[in-house]
Amino acid sequence: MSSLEEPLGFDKLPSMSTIDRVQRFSSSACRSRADDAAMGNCWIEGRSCSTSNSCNEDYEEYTREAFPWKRHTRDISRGDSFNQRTLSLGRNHRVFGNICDSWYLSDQYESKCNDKDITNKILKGIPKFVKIVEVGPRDGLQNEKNIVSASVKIELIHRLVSCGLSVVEATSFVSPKWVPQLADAKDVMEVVQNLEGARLPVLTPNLKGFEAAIAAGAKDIAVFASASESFSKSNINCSIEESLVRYRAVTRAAKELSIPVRGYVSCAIGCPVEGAIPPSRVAYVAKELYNMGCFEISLGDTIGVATPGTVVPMLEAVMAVVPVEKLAVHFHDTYGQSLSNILVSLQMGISIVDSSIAGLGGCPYAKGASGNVATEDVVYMLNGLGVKTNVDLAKLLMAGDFISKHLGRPSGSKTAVALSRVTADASKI
Ligand SMILES: CC(C)(COP(=O)([O-])OP(=O)([O-])OC[C@H]1O[C@@H](n2cnc3c(N)ncnc32)[C@H](O)[C@@H]1OP(=O)([O-])[O-])[C@@H](O)C(=O)NCCC(=O)NCCSC(=O)C[C@@](C)(O)CC(=O)[O-]
Repeated sequence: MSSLEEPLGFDKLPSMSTIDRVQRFSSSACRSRADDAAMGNCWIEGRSCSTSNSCNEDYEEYTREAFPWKRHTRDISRGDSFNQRTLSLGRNHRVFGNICDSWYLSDQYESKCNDKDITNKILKGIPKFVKIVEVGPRDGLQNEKNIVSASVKIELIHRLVSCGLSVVEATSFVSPKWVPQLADAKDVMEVVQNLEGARLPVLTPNLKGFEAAIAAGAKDIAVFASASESFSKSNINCSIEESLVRYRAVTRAAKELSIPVRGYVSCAIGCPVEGAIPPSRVAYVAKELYNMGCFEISLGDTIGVATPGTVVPMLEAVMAVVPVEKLAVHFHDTYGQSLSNILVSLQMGISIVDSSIAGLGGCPYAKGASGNVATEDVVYMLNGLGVKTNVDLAKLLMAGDFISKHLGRPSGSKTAVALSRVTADASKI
């Protein structure tokens, strides 16, 4: 099988029994078809109604009577310029302000669904707070054709921290021959090391990388193993077992300095060479990393082939050996499945999600893999679910705009693109 052409289906996995446990729900009981139509006209197609007062009324009536979520009142003048720009458009454009503020930017929702059973079934397992691990400066920029300067990376890290992100993966202390894009790791780390408000982990593939990271001021590190032998070889030039031996040495050294170590398991669903990866193998590597002292294990769908159907059995296998609160999910969006994969992961109790600003990313050793799920899209979805993140979406949009402009291409975030269209249309009025 060409790993990027076919989805990894149930038939390609070792155990199908867990799939029955995936509950399928419909939210149709919470709103009528007419309401769906109203949503289509007034919400999804925000462009066409952004100047319409009648649409504004429809929208208000719609939110009041039909839609099961209700916004808490909140201070809309928090001082971020994105909000101010959208809201300064005047009374006639109130719907635009409403849409941007209540639907896109707010993190304050309350369920008003009449059928509490359905709401409970759908949202029961979802945590109230999700920690987002921003990987843009590292995973996002490690695969760029044109090398991004250290000063831009530093500015990006500053902007991301100011969004409220509590973890921003800053760079990697890997061989510059293997990943020239991050050859400036020392220059970046030396400047950002004392930034307040966030932890700034860096990837280290061996003791040499660990020592260089510490010398540059890193206070958090991450090690990265793979569940695929082939990928381990192409990514870090050793077998899975050899990598675990190296990482035991790194975690031992880190422990002596009280440095927290995060562990990654890449190819947790599929490998570009081997195809489907058995959940048991992912669980084995995750458990080894956990046992050697990694405080958190991130399960990476490195090439972005996961669907909820493959995520569930993988997570179930890993959750049997590592506590769920220690697990993070890390999805690349090659097939546009990331948000559904994250949703099903949350329903299984995961409360840590990796993502990358503007959907940047890709692994140099995983051909065809696309960017990570965009942080803006994850925050937008979590806001809609009423899950707290403490991340300011308006500021994220500006950070995404900054790096996208620098790279000279549109953002990979659907949320950012949709909102920039709304803003552009509104500014013509
Ligand atoms: C692991 C190695 C170093 C082995 O590479 P190697 O060639 O086998 O290493 P070596 O020990 O034979 O050393 C070769 C040269 O590299 C140097 N070297 C050795 N170590 C370091 C170091 N730490 N920092 C700087 N230099 C280093 C070493 O000093 C030597 O230099 P020379 O004598 O030739 O001048 C190499 O394969 C490597 O750097 N690989 C990293 C590749 C990488 O960063 N890939 C992307 C990571 S993304 C990922 O894994 C997935 C993830 C985490 O994002 C999750 C997901 O998306 O799913």
